[in-house]
Amino acid sequence: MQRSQPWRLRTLNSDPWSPPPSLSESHRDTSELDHLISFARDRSRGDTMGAAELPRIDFTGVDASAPGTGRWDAVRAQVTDALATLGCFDAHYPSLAPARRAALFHGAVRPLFALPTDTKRRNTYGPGKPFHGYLGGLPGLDAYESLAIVDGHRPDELHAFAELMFPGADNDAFCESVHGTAARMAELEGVVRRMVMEGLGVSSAQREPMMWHLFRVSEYGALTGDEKQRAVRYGSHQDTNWLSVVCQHEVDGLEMRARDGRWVLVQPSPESLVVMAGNALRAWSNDRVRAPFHRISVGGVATRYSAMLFSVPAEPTIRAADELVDEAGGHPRRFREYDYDEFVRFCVSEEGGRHDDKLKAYCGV
Ligand SMILES: O=C(O)CCC(=O)C(=O)O
Ligand SMILES: [Fe+2]
Repeated sequence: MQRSQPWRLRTLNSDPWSPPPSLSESHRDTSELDHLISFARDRSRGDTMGAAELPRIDFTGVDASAPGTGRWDAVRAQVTDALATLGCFDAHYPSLAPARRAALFHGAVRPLFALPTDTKRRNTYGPGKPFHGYLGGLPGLDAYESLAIVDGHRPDELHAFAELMFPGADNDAFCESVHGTAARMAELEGVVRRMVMEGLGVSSAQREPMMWHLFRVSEYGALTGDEKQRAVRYGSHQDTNWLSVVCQHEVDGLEMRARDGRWVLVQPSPESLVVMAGNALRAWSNDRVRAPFHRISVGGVATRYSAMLFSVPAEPTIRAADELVDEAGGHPRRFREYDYDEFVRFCVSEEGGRHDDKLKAYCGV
């Protein structure tokens, strides 16, 4: 059901699914806001499981610059299978050494969140892109803050961001700390994106759209003070973008919803990254790839930090790859083509809030 939304924020190149934004001054609409808050607080489903049950895929022997060599084909089969059955997996990516991850969180992420709020608010890409930069002080998202860099895995973008946060300082060490991890997350994203395309048998002539990337870091301040009592801090959702790579550090929180509705807590290890598909990849794959529901729950006294890299289609129209629509072969078209930004607006609208499977509701055939 494609219809125009009353909430008309114009966001070319919208974010992937992001924390509910506080609406900009000119777009304050209380019913919309109420809906966003209840979205953030969704605590409705299932029990948290204690064990990591995600498939673990080892990328040792996969060379991002030499597709098809080494263990590429074997890993590609595992990646395609995991994305088709669950929509996510836990990647062991050896080039992201634990020391690099520690440098990101201790050398860059913690100092960033320690900055005064007014400084963090400078992280904005303008009123037309409300989800791209700093988020904080949002109703329903207590003690949650987030900063985001468009194409933050690229040195130039990173330096511009660092200069905004720490003007006049020598930011080389900071940039190196972020780049060491963000560039490897982007590398992994590129490998997985290519593998799933090949794994589904889509030729290079039918390549997926060009992507841009958003690198986001988040802080979830401790709220419950009780290790056993977890609170859902960021409600159940599917990402709207192509692929998301999530890097957790020391404190867990990411929960994936299994097919039977149970929540599976992903325990962070110093080597692993969680890779998951969003609804844009699901639509392009004609529903062969799943877009998993996930949420963040945190307990205890420790502050949780995470870093995420989202790939987002640069072209506005999302459509299934021709090769993946095959009426006779049991794969009829599942979704009409749609506008990425319009779908993001649908997701945060009251109407969208009534549907669990928002893509199906929006453009399902
Ligand atoms: O903080 C995290 O680990 C993930 C948050 C998330 O799911 C998102 O930003 O879409
Ligand atoms: Fe997400």
